[in-house]
Amino acid sequence: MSASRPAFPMHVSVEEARAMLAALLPGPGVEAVPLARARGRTLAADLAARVSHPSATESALDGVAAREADTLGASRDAPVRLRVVGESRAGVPFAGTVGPGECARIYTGAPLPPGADAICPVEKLNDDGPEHVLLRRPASPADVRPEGGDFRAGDVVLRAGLPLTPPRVALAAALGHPEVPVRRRLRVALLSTGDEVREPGEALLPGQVYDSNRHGLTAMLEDCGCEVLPLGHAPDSPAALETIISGAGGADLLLTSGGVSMGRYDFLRDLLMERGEVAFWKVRMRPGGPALLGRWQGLPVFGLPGNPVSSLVVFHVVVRPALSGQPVQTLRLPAATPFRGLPDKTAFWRGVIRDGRVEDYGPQGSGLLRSLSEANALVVVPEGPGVEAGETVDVVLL
Ligand SMILES: Nc1nc2c(c(=O)[nH]1)N[C@H]1C(S)=C(S)[C@@H](COP(=O)(O)OP(=O)(O)OC[C@H]3O[C@@H](n4cnc5c(N)ncnc54)[C@H](O)[C@@H]3O)O[C@H]1N2
Ligand code: MOO
Repeated sequence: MSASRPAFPMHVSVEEARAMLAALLPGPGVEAVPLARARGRTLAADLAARVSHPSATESALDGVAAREADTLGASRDAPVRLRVVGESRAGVPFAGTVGPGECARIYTGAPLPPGADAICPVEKLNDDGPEHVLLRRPASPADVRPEGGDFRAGDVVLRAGLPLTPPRVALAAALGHPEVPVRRRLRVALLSTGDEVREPGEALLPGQVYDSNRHGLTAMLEDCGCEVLPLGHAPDSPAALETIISGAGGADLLLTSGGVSMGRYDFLRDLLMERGEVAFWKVRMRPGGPALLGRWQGLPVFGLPGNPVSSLVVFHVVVRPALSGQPVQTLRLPAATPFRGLPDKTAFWRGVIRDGRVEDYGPQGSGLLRSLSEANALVVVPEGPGVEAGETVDVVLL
């Protein structure tokens, strides 16, 4: 690493880090996907209904369709007798008309025959011979579903930018779209670095560690809708690292973990500083201070620190919002315990939300991966003296 004054910003704020990463990422592209692959994607254009729903005025119940006026006053003691003139089934409507004193048998979702304006459910009537029924309750217009009562052909029902949750996938189908335009997923190449890193299941020698970063980051990337290109693991060798990262072409971003701090074997840092480009090094945050942003042969590279908590926290509060375009979701909660402040860094302390307040989780070491599973929140303490119990703090949910 060069000892001369760096030609790039150092110690940027969390907000600057986010914005600088977002600025290096490509703009949103659009692709069409079939509904079977639409879940979790983000809609890229407004979707209008191609049909009305319901497509016809129809019954909400199994029963008979009748004229409400004929049935007013019907009761158990004074049932109203109607003549059955036909049947309307979903998909097979009654061809005739329901006249005064008449009704048609009808089933849920079947078109209401002309002349009828109300429904009496089957539980509230009895057959009276083969051609008549006795209604013990008036037929009700409330059980008629009007054509287009849900949406009408041409209505814009789903807006660009909405995440396609399972109910919205169903709605897109009901609107008549076999495929939907969605934002292209960003392709993120993922690489762990360090001679000591091993795959879970392999034997572990003293000083070695299982690659929790790769698996945690893969899950986080998939969770925010990215396509992951797994590059595996690079040993502490500049030549091997260079070969591997030069093979990440086609990705929108290379995300690495490890090798960005002050150590002699932090080769990713050296490679970008000496032969690539660096956009910033170090963020005013803890954990995660050593994070680095740069480019290698035009490909944006975000170097997460190797410490497991640091890498996942930086991903959560810097990388994820830049990739997804969605701000970090925070809550304002009262602090149940004091939280230490740092003079020149925003702290993201692990906390536990209990009974509407947030308390200090306790041990805050960046190697304590277990804490990220036992804590359920990151308490954001701005640069400065810290927070007293009873004060209100910003909390990021984990
Ligand atoms: N003299 C200084 N030393 C350190 C500083 C500093 O400012 N001055 N910063 C510390 C901070 S803060 C962090 S965070 C770490 C980050 O270091 P690196 O990004 O260079 O990461 P490594 O040294 O490669 O590894 C650190 C730690 O994490 C473990 N690790 C690495 N990769 C993985 C993985 N894929 N899965 C699980 N664990 C991993 C590695 O074994 C080390 O224990 O630097 C501090 N040092
Ligand atoms: O990010 Mo480092 O892990 O602050 O300790």
